[in-house]
Amino acid sequence: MSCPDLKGAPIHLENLTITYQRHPAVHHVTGSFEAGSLTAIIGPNGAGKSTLIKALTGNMAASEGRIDRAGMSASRYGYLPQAAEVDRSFPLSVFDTVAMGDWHRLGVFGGMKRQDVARALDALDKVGLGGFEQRRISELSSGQFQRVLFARLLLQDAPVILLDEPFNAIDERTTRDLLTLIRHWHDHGRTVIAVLHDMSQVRQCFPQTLLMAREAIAWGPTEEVLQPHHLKRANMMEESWRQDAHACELHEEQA
Ligand SMILES: Nc1ncnc2c1ncn2[C@@H]1O[C@H](COP(=O)(O)OP(=O)(O)OP(=O)(O)O)[C@@H](O)[C@H]1O
Repeated sequence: MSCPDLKGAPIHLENLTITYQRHPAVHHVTGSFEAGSLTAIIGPNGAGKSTLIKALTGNMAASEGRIDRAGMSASRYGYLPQAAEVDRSFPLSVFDTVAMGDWHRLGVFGGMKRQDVARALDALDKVGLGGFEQRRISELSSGQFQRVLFARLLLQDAPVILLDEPFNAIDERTTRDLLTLIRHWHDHGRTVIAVLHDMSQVRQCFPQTLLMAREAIAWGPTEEVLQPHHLKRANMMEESWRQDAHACELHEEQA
């Protein structure tokens, strides 16, 4: 599969806190995703994983601390949201959905030339959906639609790729194919970050892991992060969360 080497950018989080109505979902997280790294973000439900991904895309502002993207705009990042967040009722074809991955290169009003169309068709071929280009996205199965979103990411050719639960409700074969694409991005130097729940996938395919339970419980090589004492601590923190927890007193907690 051809894919030009493109150096991924590093991302540094400095004391990052993100809140909803002053309640922290991500709390004082500091650490780095190195350029070209492949990282799984794991943690219990409500741990702040999706919130962190949204902050990395630039869609949520930090309440405290910062994200240093090493001079790269978040608009250059490729992003695959959770399937439930994507509205498929819009009457778009598979081809148009994939072609959107090229808008940063072509511009909003830029027409597609023959070679641009060929690139979009090639991306569809690579995810096993050659021949589906005229289908409406509302007529696809979940797995087929996930493949379309991966094709869009292929076309976008982003140096940093953020995936939020990319294999949720996806069959084994599709998961295997999409994991191959992720490995391919990693082999070609992209920075790839994926929210995952399947620990065997994390162990097998992701060299780095960030374990979250609102705070970063552990962040580093996967086998070190997945130590039982870290996982236990993440689960204990989850159990201690209360819906009526006090709003975040950021400055006091920093002391
Ligand atoms: N739009 C919102 N408004 C208010 N609170 C929110 C909102 N979105 C998420 N939260 C809260 O922020 C916390 C973190 O949510 P987030 O979706 O980031 O968790 P997650 O780790 O991705 O969970 P899951 O594994 O269940 O997808 C949760 O307590 C959640 O209830």
